[in-house]
Amino acid sequence: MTACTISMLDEWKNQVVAAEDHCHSVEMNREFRELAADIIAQTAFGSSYAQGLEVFEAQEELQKYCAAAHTDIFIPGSQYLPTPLNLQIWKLDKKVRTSLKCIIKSRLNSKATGSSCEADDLLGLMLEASESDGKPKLNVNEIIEECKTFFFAGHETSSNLLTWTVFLLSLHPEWQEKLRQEILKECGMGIPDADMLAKLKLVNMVLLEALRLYSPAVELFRQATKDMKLGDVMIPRGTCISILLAKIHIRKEYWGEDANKFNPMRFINGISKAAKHPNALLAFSLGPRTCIGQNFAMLEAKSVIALILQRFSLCLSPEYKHAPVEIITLQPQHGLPIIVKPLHL
Ligand code: HEM
Repeated sequence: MTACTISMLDEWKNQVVAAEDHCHSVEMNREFRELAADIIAQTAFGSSYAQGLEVFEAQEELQKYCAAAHTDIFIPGSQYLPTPLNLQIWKLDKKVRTSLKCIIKSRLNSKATGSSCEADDLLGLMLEASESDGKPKLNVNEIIEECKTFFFAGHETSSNLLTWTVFLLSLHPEWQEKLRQEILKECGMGIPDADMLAKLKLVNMVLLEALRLYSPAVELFRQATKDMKLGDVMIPRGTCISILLAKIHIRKEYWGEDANKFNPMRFINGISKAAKHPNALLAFSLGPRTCIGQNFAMLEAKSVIALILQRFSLCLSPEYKHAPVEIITLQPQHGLPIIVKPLHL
Protein backbone atom coordinates (compact mmCIF):
# COMPACT_ATOMS: atom_id res chain seq x y z
CA MET A 1 0.00 0.00 0.00
CA THR A 2 2.67 2.51 1.03
CA ALA A 3 5.06 1.50 -1.76
CA CYS A 4 2.43 2.33 -4.42
CA THR A 5 1.64 5.65 -2.73
CA ILE A 6 5.27 6.69 -2.38
CA SER A 7 5.91 5.92 -6.02
CA MET A 8 2.96 8.20 -6.96
CA LEU A 9 4.27 10.96 -4.66
CA ASP A 10 7.79 10.68 -6.08
CA GLU A 11 6.29 11.23 -9.50
CA TRP A 12 4.48 14.38 -8.27
CA LYS A 13 7.76 15.66 -6.87
CA ASN A 14 9.56 15.03 -10.15
CA GLN A 15 6.88 16.99 -11.98
CA VAL A 16 7.13 19.86 -9.50
CA VAL A 17 10.92 19.98 -9.80
CA ALA A 18 10.55 20.13 -13.59
CA ALA A 19 8.09 23.04 -13.30
CA GLU A 20 9.61 26.53 -13.31
CA ASP A 21 7.64 27.92 -10.36
CA HIS A 22 7.98 24.70 -8.30
CA CYS A 23 4.29 24.05 -8.12
CA HIS A 24 2.28 21.71 -10.24
CA SER A 25 -1.39 20.89 -10.85
CA VAL A 26 -2.32 17.24 -10.36
CA GLU A 27 -5.67 15.74 -11.41
CA MET A 28 -6.33 13.93 -8.14
CA ASN A 29 -9.31 11.83 -9.20
CA ARG A 30 -7.30 10.17 -11.95
CA GLU A 31 -4.27 9.69 -9.67
CA PHE A 32 -6.37 8.11 -6.90
CA ARG A 33 -8.18 5.86 -9.36
CA GLU A 34 -4.85 4.45 -10.49
CA LEU A 35 -3.55 4.25 -6.94
CA ALA A 36 -6.65 2.46 -5.59
CA ALA A 37 -6.51 0.05 -8.52
CA ASP A 38 -2.85 -0.59 -7.81
CA ILE A 39 -3.44 -1.09 -4.08
CA ILE A 40 -6.38 -3.45 -4.44
CA ALA A 41 -4.66 -5.46 -7.17
CA GLN A 42 -1.52 -5.89 -5.09
CA THR A 43 -3.15 -6.36 -1.69
CA ALA A 44 -6.06 -8.56 -2.65
CA PHE A 45 -4.71 -10.36 -5.69
CA GLY A 46 -0.98 -10.12 -5.33
CA SER A 47 -0.84 -9.17 -8.99
CA SER A 48 0.81 -6.03 -10.26
CA TYR A 49 -1.07 -3.07 -11.66
CA ALA A 50 0.16 -3.99 -15.14
CA GLN A 51 -1.56 -7.40 -14.92
CA GLY A 52 -4.74 -5.93 -13.46
CA LEU A 53 -4.84 -2.93 -15.82
CA GLU A 54 -6.88 -4.67 -18.50
CA VAL A 55 -9.44 -5.75 -15.91
CA PHE A 56 -9.77 -2.27 -14.43
CA GLU A 57 -10.07 -0.53 -17.76
CA ALA A 58 -12.74 -2.94 -18.94
CA GLN A 59 -14.51 -2.87 -15.58
CA GLU A 60 -14.55 0.93 -15.48
CA GLU A 61 -16.02 1.07 -18.98
CA LEU A 62 -18.52 -1.63 -18.04
CA GLN A 63 -19.54 0.46 -15.04
CA LYS A 64 -20.30 3.42 -17.31
CA TYR A 65 -22.46 1.29 -19.63
CA CYS A 66 -24.27 -0.27 -16.67
CA ALA A 67 -24.93 3.20 -15.24
CA ALA A 68 -26.41 4.20 -18.62
CA ALA A 69 -28.60 1.06 -18.62
CA HIS A 70 -29.68 1.87 -15.06
CA THR A 71 -31.08 5.27 -16.08
CA ASP A 72 -33.20 3.73 -18.89
CA ILE A 73 -36.79 2.62 -18.22
CA PHE A 74 -36.53 -1.06 -17.33
CA ILE A 75 -38.54 -3.43 -19.52
CA PRO A 76 -38.49 -6.98 -18.07
CA GLY A 77 -36.45 -9.28 -20.33
CA SER A 78 -34.78 -6.35 -22.15
CA GLN A 79 -31.43 -7.25 -20.56
CA TYR A 80 -31.32 -10.35 -22.79
CA LEU A 81 -31.93 -8.52 -26.09
CA PRO A 82 -28.91 -7.88 -28.36
CA THR A 83 -29.24 -4.08 -28.20
CA PRO A 84 -26.04 -2.05 -28.91
CA LEU A 85 -25.75 -1.28 -25.17
CA ASN A 86 -26.20 -4.91 -24.13
CA LEU A 87 -23.70 -6.04 -26.78
CA GLN A 88 -21.11 -3.64 -25.31
CA ILE A 89 -21.89 -4.83 -21.77
CA TRP A 90 -21.51 -8.50 -22.77
CA LYS A 91 -18.28 -7.82 -24.66
CA LEU A 92 -16.73 -6.00 -21.71
CA ASP A 93 -17.95 -8.58 -19.22
CA LYS A 94 -16.23 -11.25 -21.32
CA LYS A 95 -13.03 -9.20 -21.35
CA VAL A 96 -13.09 -8.80 -17.54
CA ARG A 97 -13.68 -12.54 -17.07
CA THR A 98 -10.94 -13.52 -19.52
CA SER A 99 -8.39 -11.21 -17.85
CA LEU A 100 -9.29 -12.50 -14.40
CA LYS A 101 -9.05 -16.08 -15.63
CA CYS A 102 -5.51 -15.29 -16.83
CA ILE A 103 -4.51 -13.92 -13.40
CA ILE A 104 -6.02 -16.96 -11.65
CA LYS A 105 -4.42 -19.43 -14.06
CA SER A 106 -1.02 -17.79 -13.69
CA ARG A 107 -1.40 -18.08 -9.90
CA LEU A 108 -2.39 -21.73 -10.17
CA ASN A 109 0.62 -22.38 -12.41
CA SER A 110 3.01 -20.65 -9.99
CA LYS A 111 1.46 -22.66 -7.16
CA ALA A 112 1.98 -25.88 -9.09
CA THR A 113 5.64 -25.03 -9.69
CA GLY A 114 6.08 -23.82 -6.09
CA SER A 115 7.11 -20.30 -7.10
CA SER A 116 4.22 -18.40 -5.42
CA CYS A 117 4.25 -17.53 -1.73
CA GLU A 118 1.27 -15.16 -1.62
CA ALA A 119 -1.30 -17.54 -0.07
CA ASP A 120 -2.42 -14.94 2.45
CA ASP A 121 -3.83 -12.52 -0.13
CA LEU A 122 -7.48 -12.73 -1.11
CA LEU A 123 -6.94 -14.78 -4.23
CA GLY A 124 -4.60 -17.15 -2.37
CA LEU A 125 -7.19 -17.60 0.37
CA MET A 126 -9.96 -18.22 -2.14
CA LEU A 127 -7.85 -20.76 -4.01
CA GLU A 128 -7.04 -22.45 -0.73
CA ALA A 129 -10.73 -22.49 0.23
CA SER A 130 -11.57 -23.92 -3.16
CA GLU A 131 -9.53 -27.05 -2.53
CA SER A 132 -10.21 -27.96 1.09
CA ASP A 133 -11.07 -31.62 1.87
CA GLY A 134 -9.99 -32.54 -1.62
CA LYS A 135 -13.34 -31.29 -2.93
CA PRO A 136 -13.72 -27.93 -4.71
CA LYS A 137 -15.83 -25.51 -2.64
CA LEU A 138 -15.47 -22.61 -5.06
CA ASN A 139 -15.10 -23.21 -8.77
CA VAL A 140 -13.14 -20.88 -11.07
CA ASN A 141 -16.32 -19.05 -12.10
CA GLU A 142 -17.24 -18.39 -8.49
CA ILE A 143 -13.73 -17.13 -7.79
CA ILE A 144 -14.01 -14.83 -10.83
CA GLU A 145 -17.32 -13.45 -9.52
CA GLU A 146 -15.77 -12.82 -6.08
CA CYS A 147 -12.78 -11.07 -7.69
CA LYS A 148 -15.13 -8.88 -9.74
CA THR A 149 -17.07 -7.94 -6.61
CA PHE A 150 -13.89 -6.94 -4.79
CA PHE A 151 -12.53 -4.95 -7.74
CA PHE A 152 -15.87 -3.24 -8.14
CA ALA A 153 -16.60 -2.63 -4.46
CA GLY A 154 -13.12 -1.58 -3.39
CA HIS A 155 -11.78 0.44 -6.28
CA GLU A 156 -13.97 3.44 -7.11
CA THR A 157 -15.28 3.81 -3.56
CA SER A 158 -11.80 4.11 -2.06
CA SER A 159 -10.49 6.43 -4.77
CA ASN A 160 -13.53 8.69 -4.35
CA LEU A 161 -13.09 8.87 -0.58
CA LEU A 162 -9.51 10.04 -1.17
CA THR A 163 -10.60 12.49 -3.88
CA TRP A 164 -13.27 14.20 -1.77
CA THR A 165 -11.05 14.25 1.31
CA VAL A 166 -8.31 16.05 -0.61
CA PHE A 167 -10.95 18.41 -2.04
CA LEU A 168 -12.17 19.30 1.48
CA LEU A 169 -8.62 19.68 2.80
CA SER A 170 -7.74 22.00 -0.07
CA LEU A 171 -10.75 24.17 0.88
CA HIS A 172 -9.86 24.11 4.58
CA PRO A 173 -6.13 24.80 4.92
CA GLU A 174 -6.50 25.11 8.72
CA TRP A 175 -7.58 21.44 8.85
CA GLN A 176 -4.80 20.50 6.46
CA GLU A 177 -2.32 21.98 8.93
CA LYS A 178 -3.98 20.36 11.98
CA LEU A 179 -3.77 16.97 10.28
CA ARG A 180 -0.16 17.54 9.24
CA GLN A 181 0.80 18.37 12.84
CA GLU A 182 -0.92 15.21 14.10
CA ILE A 183 0.74 13.08 11.42
CA LEU A 184 4.20 14.52 12.12
CA LYS A 185 3.68 13.98 15.88
CA GLU A 186 2.57 10.35 15.53
CA CYS A 187 4.56 9.20 12.49
CA GLY A 188 7.34 11.77 11.98
CA MET A 189 8.53 11.57 8.39
CA GLY A 190 8.54 7.76 8.49
CA ILE A 191 6.24 5.27 6.84
CA PRO A 192 3.14 5.02 9.05
CA ASP A 193 2.52 1.55 10.51
CA ALA A 194 -0.81 0.21 11.81
CA ASP A 195 -0.14 1.44 15.41
CA MET A 196 0.68 4.95 14.21
CA LEU A 197 -2.40 5.05 11.94
CA ALA A 198 -4.62 4.04 14.87
CA LYS A 199 -3.49 7.21 16.68
CA LEU A 200 -4.51 9.56 13.84
CA LYS A 201 -7.79 10.71 15.43
CA LEU A 202 -8.14 13.97 13.51
CA VAL A 203 -7.40 12.26 10.19
CA ASN A 204 -10.11 9.73 11.05
CA MET A 205 -12.59 12.51 11.84
CA VAL A 206 -11.89 14.29 8.56
CA LEU A 207 -12.37 11.03 6.63
CA LEU A 208 -15.71 10.43 8.36
CA GLU A 209 -16.80 13.97 7.53
CA ALA A 210 -15.80 13.40 3.88
CA LEU A 211 -17.81 10.16 3.88
CA ARG A 212 -20.79 12.08 5.26
CA LEU A 213 -20.69 15.03 2.85
CA TYR A 214 -19.52 13.12 -0.24
CA SER A 215 -20.56 9.52 0.40
CA PRO A 216 -19.00 7.45 -2.44
CA ALA A 217 -22.11 5.23 -2.40
CA VAL A 218 -24.92 7.73 -2.95
CA GLU A 219 -27.81 5.31 -2.53
CA LEU A 220 -28.51 1.75 -1.40
CA PHE A 221 -31.20 -0.54 -2.75
CA ARG A 222 -33.31 -3.03 -0.86
CA GLN A 223 -36.29 -5.20 -1.77
CA ALA A 224 -39.04 -5.82 0.79
CA THR A 225 -39.24 -9.57 1.46
CA LYS A 226 -42.67 -9.18 3.11
CA ASP A 227 -45.38 -6.53 3.52
CA MET A 228 -44.12 -4.01 6.04
CA LYS A 229 -44.65 -0.56 7.47
CA LEU A 230 -41.87 2.01 7.35
CA GLY A 231 -42.89 4.96 9.50
CA ASP A 232 -46.37 5.77 8.17
CA VAL A 233 -45.79 4.22 4.75
CA MET A 234 -46.99 0.73 3.80
CA ILE A 235 -44.41 -1.15 1.71
CA PRO A 236 -45.86 -4.14 -0.17
CA ARG A 237 -43.75 -7.31 -0.52
CA GLY A 238 -41.41 -7.20 -3.53
CA THR A 239 -41.14 -3.39 -3.64
CA CYS A 240 -37.66 -2.05 -4.45
CA ILE A 241 -36.60 0.77 -2.17
CA SER A 242 -33.83 3.26 -2.81
CA ILE A 243 -32.22 4.61 0.37
CA LEU A 244 -30.69 8.00 -0.40
CA LEU A 245 -27.59 8.17 1.78
CA ALA A 246 -26.62 11.57 0.40
CA LYS A 247 -29.92 13.00 1.72
CA ILE A 248 -29.78 11.25 5.09
CA HIS A 249 -26.22 12.50 5.58
CA ILE A 250 -27.24 16.16 5.41
CA ARG A 251 -30.59 16.10 7.23
CA LYS A 252 -30.63 18.88 9.81
CA GLU A 253 -32.99 16.78 11.93
CA TYR A 254 -30.08 14.35 12.55
CA TRP A 255 -26.95 16.44 12.06
CA GLY A 256 -28.04 19.84 13.39
CA GLU A 257 -28.08 23.31 11.83
CA ASP A 258 -24.55 22.97 10.40
CA ALA A 259 -25.46 19.74 8.53
CA ASN A 260 -24.29 21.18 5.21
CA LYS A 261 -21.00 22.47 6.59
CA PHE A 262 -17.63 20.76 6.88
CA ASN A 263 -17.18 20.21 10.61
CA PRO A 264 -15.06 17.15 11.46
CA MET A 265 -15.36 18.04 15.17
CA ARG A 266 -18.84 16.51 15.18
CA PHE A 267 -17.06 13.11 15.20
CA ILE A 268 -14.91 13.91 18.27
CA ASN A 269 -16.86 11.42 20.43
CA GLY A 270 -17.18 8.74 17.76
CA ILE A 271 -19.63 7.95 14.97
CA SER A 272 -22.61 6.99 17.13
CA LYS A 273 -22.49 10.31 19.03
CA ALA A 274 -21.97 12.53 15.99
CA ALA A 275 -25.67 12.83 15.15
CA LYS A 276 -29.02 12.61 16.91
CA HIS A 277 -29.45 9.09 15.54
CA PRO A 278 -26.58 6.63 16.26
CA ASN A 279 -26.79 5.15 12.74
CA ALA A 280 -27.14 8.38 10.77
CA LEU A 281 -23.80 7.79 8.99
CA LEU A 282 -24.50 5.02 6.48
CA ALA A 283 -21.56 5.39 4.12
CA PHE A 284 -20.54 1.75 4.68
CA SER A 285 -24.18 0.60 5.13
CA LEU A 286 -25.28 -1.40 8.18
CA GLY A 287 -26.44 -4.86 9.14
CA PRO A 288 -25.69 -8.15 7.38
CA ARG A 289 -24.69 -6.46 4.09
CA THR A 290 -22.41 -3.89 5.70
CA CYS A 291 -19.19 -3.16 3.79
CA ILE A 292 -16.76 -6.01 4.35
CA GLY A 293 -13.83 -3.80 3.29
CA GLN A 294 -14.47 -0.79 5.53
CA ASN A 295 -11.49 -1.30 7.85
CA PHE A 296 -9.25 -1.82 4.86
CA ALA A 297 -10.66 1.30 3.18
CA MET A 298 -10.12 3.49 6.26
CA LEU A 299 -6.59 2.13 6.77
CA GLU A 300 -5.78 2.78 3.13
CA ALA A 301 -7.21 6.32 3.21
CA LYS A 302 -5.40 7.21 6.46
CA SER A 303 -2.13 5.89 5.16
CA VAL A 304 -2.38 7.75 1.81
CA ILE A 305 -3.45 11.04 3.43
CA ALA A 306 -0.61 10.76 5.98
CA LEU A 307 2.01 10.17 3.27
CA ILE A 308 0.68 13.09 1.19
CA LEU A 309 0.51 15.61 4.04
CA GLN A 310 4.01 14.68 5.24
CA ARG A 311 5.31 15.84 1.88
CA PHE A 312 2.95 18.32 0.19
CA SER A 313 0.61 21.22 0.76
CA LEU A 314 -2.58 21.14 -1.30
CA CYS A 315 -4.45 24.03 -2.86
CA LEU A 316 -7.54 23.92 -5.09
CA SER A 317 -6.72 24.88 -8.68
CA PRO A 318 -8.72 27.81 -10.15
CA GLU A 319 -9.53 25.40 -13.01
CA TYR A 320 -11.72 23.26 -10.73
CA LYS A 321 -15.46 23.16 -11.57
CA HIS A 322 -17.69 21.84 -8.80
CA ALA A 323 -19.93 19.23 -10.40
CA PRO A 324 -20.28 16.05 -8.32
CA VAL A 325 -21.94 13.37 -10.44
CA GLU A 326 -23.21 9.89 -9.60
CA ILE A 327 -21.75 7.31 -11.96
CA ILE A 328 -22.59 4.46 -9.60
CA THR A 329 -20.26 6.21 -7.10
CA LEU A 330 -20.02 9.96 -6.49
CA GLN A 331 -17.28 11.52 -8.63
CA PRO A 332 -16.15 15.02 -9.63
CA GLN A 333 -17.46 15.27 -13.20
CA HIS A 334 -14.56 17.41 -14.45
CA GLY A 335 -11.89 15.88 -12.20
CA LEU A 336 -10.15 17.47 -9.24
CA PRO A 337 -7.14 19.60 -10.23
CA ILE A 338 -5.06 20.38 -7.14
CA ILE A 339 -1.90 22.46 -6.98
CA VAL A 340 0.68 20.51 -5.01
CA LYS A 341 3.65 22.23 -3.38
CA PRO A 342 6.37 20.08 -1.83
CA LEU A 343 7.16 20.96 1.79
CA HIS A 344 10.78 19.84 1.32
CA LEU A 345 12.54 20.13 -2.02
C1 HEM B 1 -14.50 4.29 1.07
C2 HEM B 1 -14.55 3.07 0.64
C3 HEM B 1 -15.78 2.22 0.63
C4 HEM B 1 -17.09 2.55 0.76
C5 HEM B 1 -17.70 3.93 0.98
C6 HEM B 1 -17.86 1.32 0.68
C7 HEM B 1 -19.25 1.24 0.78
C8 HEM B 1 -19.96 0.06 0.76
C9 HEM B 1 -21.38 -0.03 0.94
C10 HEM B 1 -22.30 1.14 1.17
C11 HEM B 1 -21.72 -1.35 0.85
C12 HEM B 1 -23.10 -1.95 1.04
C13 HEM B 1 -23.87 -2.05 -0.24
C14 HEM B 1 -25.28 -2.46 0.05
O1 HEM B 1 -25.64 -2.68 1.19
O2 HEM B 1 -26.07 -2.52 -0.89
C15 HEM B 1 -20.51 -2.08 0.59
C16 HEM B 1 -20.44 -3.46 0.41
C17 HEM B 1 -19.28 -4.14 0.11
N1 HEM B 1 -18.00 -3.63 0.09
FE1 HEM B 1 -17.48 -1.69 0.40
N2 HEM B 1 -17.00 0.28 0.47
C18 HEM B 1 -15.72 0.77 0.46
C19 HEM B 1 -14.54 0.06 0.28
C20 HEM B 1 -14.46 -1.29 0.09
C21 HEM B 1 -13.25 -2.03 -0.10
C22 HEM B 1 -11.84 -1.41 -0.08
C23 HEM B 1 -13.60 -3.32 -0.30
C24 HEM B 1 -12.74 -4.52 -0.57
C25 HEM B 1 -11.46 -4.59 -0.43
C26 HEM B 1 -15.03 -3.41 -0.23
C27 HEM B 1 -15.77 -4.56 -0.39
C28 HEM B 1 -17.14 -4.65 -0.25
C29 HEM B 1 -17.89 -5.87 -0.47
C30 HEM B 1 -17.32 -7.23 -0.90
C31 HEM B 1 -19.23 -5.56 -0.24
C32 HEM B 1 -20.44 -6.49 -0.34
C33 HEM B 1 -20.71 -7.06 1.04
C34 HEM B 1 -21.94 -7.97 1.03
O3 HEM B 1 -22.88 -7.73 0.28
O4 HEM B 1 -21.93 -8.90 1.80
N3 HEM B 1 -15.53 -2.15 0.01
N4 HEM B 1 -19.44 -1.21 0.55
